[in-house]
Amino acid sequence: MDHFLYRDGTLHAEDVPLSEIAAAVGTPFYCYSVATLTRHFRLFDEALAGTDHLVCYAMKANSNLAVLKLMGDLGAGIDVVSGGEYRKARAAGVPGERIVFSGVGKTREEMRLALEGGIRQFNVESEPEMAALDEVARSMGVVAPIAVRVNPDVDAKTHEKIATGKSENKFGIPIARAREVYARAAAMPGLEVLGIDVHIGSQLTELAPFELAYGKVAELTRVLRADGHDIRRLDLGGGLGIPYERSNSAPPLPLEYGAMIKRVLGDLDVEIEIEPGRLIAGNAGLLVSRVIYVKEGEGRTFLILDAAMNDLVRPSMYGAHHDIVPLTEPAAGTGYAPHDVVGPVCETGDTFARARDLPPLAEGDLVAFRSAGAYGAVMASEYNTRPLVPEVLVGGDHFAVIRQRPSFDEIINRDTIPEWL
Ligand SMILES: Cc1ncc(COP(=O)(O)O)c(C=O)c1O
Ligand SMILES: N[C@@H](CCCC[NH3+])C(=O)O
Repeated sequence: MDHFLYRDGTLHAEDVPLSEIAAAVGTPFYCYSVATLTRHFRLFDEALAGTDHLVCYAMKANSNLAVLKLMGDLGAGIDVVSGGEYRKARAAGVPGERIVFSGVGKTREEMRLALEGGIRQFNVESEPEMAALDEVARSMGVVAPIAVRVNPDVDAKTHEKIATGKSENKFGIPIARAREVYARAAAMPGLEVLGIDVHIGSQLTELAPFELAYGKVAELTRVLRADGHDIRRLDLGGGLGIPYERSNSAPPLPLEYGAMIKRVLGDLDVEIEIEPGRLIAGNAGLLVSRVIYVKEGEGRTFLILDAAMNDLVRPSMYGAHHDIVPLTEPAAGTGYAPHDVVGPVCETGDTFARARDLPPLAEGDLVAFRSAGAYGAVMASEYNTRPLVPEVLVGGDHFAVIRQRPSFDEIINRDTIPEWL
């Protein structure tokens, strides 16, 4: 459930008509709902009720400072994957002891940054990374808390570009080598081994792959404990999918996911972390855009919008589906017709949907892409020198611009022409 509903014939974000925001900030823009973000965080938190747990929001999904502040205030931890994300999480007020640092390519500089500022744990993904972290920690006279990310070789049954738990993927250490790697880690004085980490992919729509991976992690916990390691924390990653098409059979709910975790971990006395991103932010956001032209092509109608692949890349990158709805609610009995929905960028790949059934739309009309709160604004670029679009946060009957559209002067002045040219 989200908080974007038609009321009085027009689409609202909570209590604010989206057309009012469009008039104030121009189009395109991203819009997020405080109520939906809050609800989604709580669904996970409540799904793990009765366990010692921390829901670490994967900020790569949506890293706006205001969203991070909201998550931090709700008590979330944050999963970061770069020094930039670490700095942003701290700037939003999230304490270091609630930040976990994931990623296959942490640099020594990023390790130093997190060790200086405070960190809950590093999720270490390789032996060279382990050696580097040991060296950095010792040079600073501190000990780095770590979990080792294991690759369980499980098919996540998702898009191949976002599956991470198969042996051919770059992530984690092969689970079969875990005992040897943990023994090495335990011998490094700069490291404190406290847990195991796993993350098998994103937009998973079934529980079975999670269950398989978590079962392997539970088993490994017993083995490593028997080897003498104090495994007291399991980071189970993120990845629970969302319904992008309202007609689809819905993916499992956080409550079912939490129940599965409790069942699989059974009586293991262990602290649980999860790292959901998409499910918290995805359906908490829309991208609002205006129709520039309706163009009749050969046997098809093109709806040319002012949003493009640089603003929302998921359709052209993964062939992803986003529901597209008009801001003005179609009257009952309105006829729908197929449209190819495209942006102004000079690539045929700048296509959001082909032959999508939509009600009649005209120049100047507003439409919204649903489910755009995760991996939307964060993956945007300024390709074709199109400014990054504003982000707006709605809470009840008020809204605020939480990221401004840059001016063309700002964009132009970011480049410099060398004197010698
Ligand atoms: C390590 C890690 N944790 C968490 C996530 C968040 O995944 P999702 O947004 O699918 O919940 C990702 C992205 O897949 C990830 O790579
Ligand atoms: N960017 C991807 C998800 C990547 C998940 C990263 N761990 C998407 O839009 O679906």
